[in-house]
Amino acid sequence: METSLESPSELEKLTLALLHSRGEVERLREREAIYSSLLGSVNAVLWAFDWDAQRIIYVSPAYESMFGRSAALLMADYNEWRNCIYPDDLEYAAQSFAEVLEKGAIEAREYRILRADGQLRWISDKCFISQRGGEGLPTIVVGIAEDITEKKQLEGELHRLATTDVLTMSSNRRHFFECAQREFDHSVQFGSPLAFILLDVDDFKKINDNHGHQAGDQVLQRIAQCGANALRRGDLFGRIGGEEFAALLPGCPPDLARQIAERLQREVQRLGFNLEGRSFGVTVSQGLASLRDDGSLDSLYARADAAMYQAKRGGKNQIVLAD
Ligand SMILES: Nc1nc2c(ncn2[C@@H]2O[C@H](COP(=O)(O)OP(=O)(O)OP(=O)(O)O)[C@@H](O)[C@H]2O)c(=O)[nH]1
Repeated sequence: METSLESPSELEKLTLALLHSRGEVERLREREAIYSSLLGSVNAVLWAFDWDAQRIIYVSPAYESMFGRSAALLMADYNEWRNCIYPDDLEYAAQSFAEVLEKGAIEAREYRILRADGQLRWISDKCFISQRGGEGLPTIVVGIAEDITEKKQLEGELHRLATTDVLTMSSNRRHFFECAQREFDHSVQFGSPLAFILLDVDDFKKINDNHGHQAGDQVLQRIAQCGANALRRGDLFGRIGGEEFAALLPGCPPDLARQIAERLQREVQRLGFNLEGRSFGVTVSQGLASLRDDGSLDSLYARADAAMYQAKRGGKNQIVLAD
């Protein structure tokens, strides 16, 4: 049978279609190889979850290295994922995950996991609705989980630097007053006792002049240690000026506050310094104010400050209780 140039035969059409689909298959294969290598190289786990069946339907290869667990087990049972979440964070992780149904996307979601080898890691796990369920279709949630442990450590370090006095490792002035304000508001709201101690090193200029600035620094460090020893858990302690420290004692009635200030006074009196063969001691003056009808933290602080100056005027090395 003859075929015209204008109208290809059925065989030719079939051959062309076959060649075309072979090319398509080849292109798909190449694309899949690129996606696989991308998924293998990114340091993040991509996942897809069938909400109705409560089943993970896809997890990218990084899961095994990031979580230190088997992807096959996870695909078989979603509880594998839940089980690796650090117990204190489980409720938050489950609750924030459920919120995706309502909000469509949850981008700020961070929790800790315990890898199979026992390592604790921080995970950022963003999730998005990829397909809304209905008319026979399941609801599909997709997500991206990244290991942010190093970022968290860095944030912790930055927070420590921003809130700590480098010389004495106690809270710096800004951080002390920020925390003190929270405690003050709490005490006023619940009518619970609160005490403020202001402590100033006596004749510190002489210590610097007689023994050198480094000796002065050592004195400040040791006084900060006395503060840590004398105070209770939950008390705040900070260096709020050159040679001035403050303590805030939440829930502490006046009598107990006085005992704590006396313990601190004794701790400081017991300190002994020996530098280049010369030994010396140090004393402090303290002002102690217990919360009364102070309308603000500033007012409580001012009463402790006035008491401290009274202690200085009264001969130093003593505690004065505010009126
Ligand atoms: N070594 C050291 N000295 C400091 C630091 N910050 C402040 N000072 C010194 O602390 C001294 C404080 O002196 P004054 O304010 O006169 O107080 P004082 O000598 O303790 O006198 P009184 O408070 O009346 O007992 C000054 O000499 C400051 O230079 C510090 O970080 N290290």
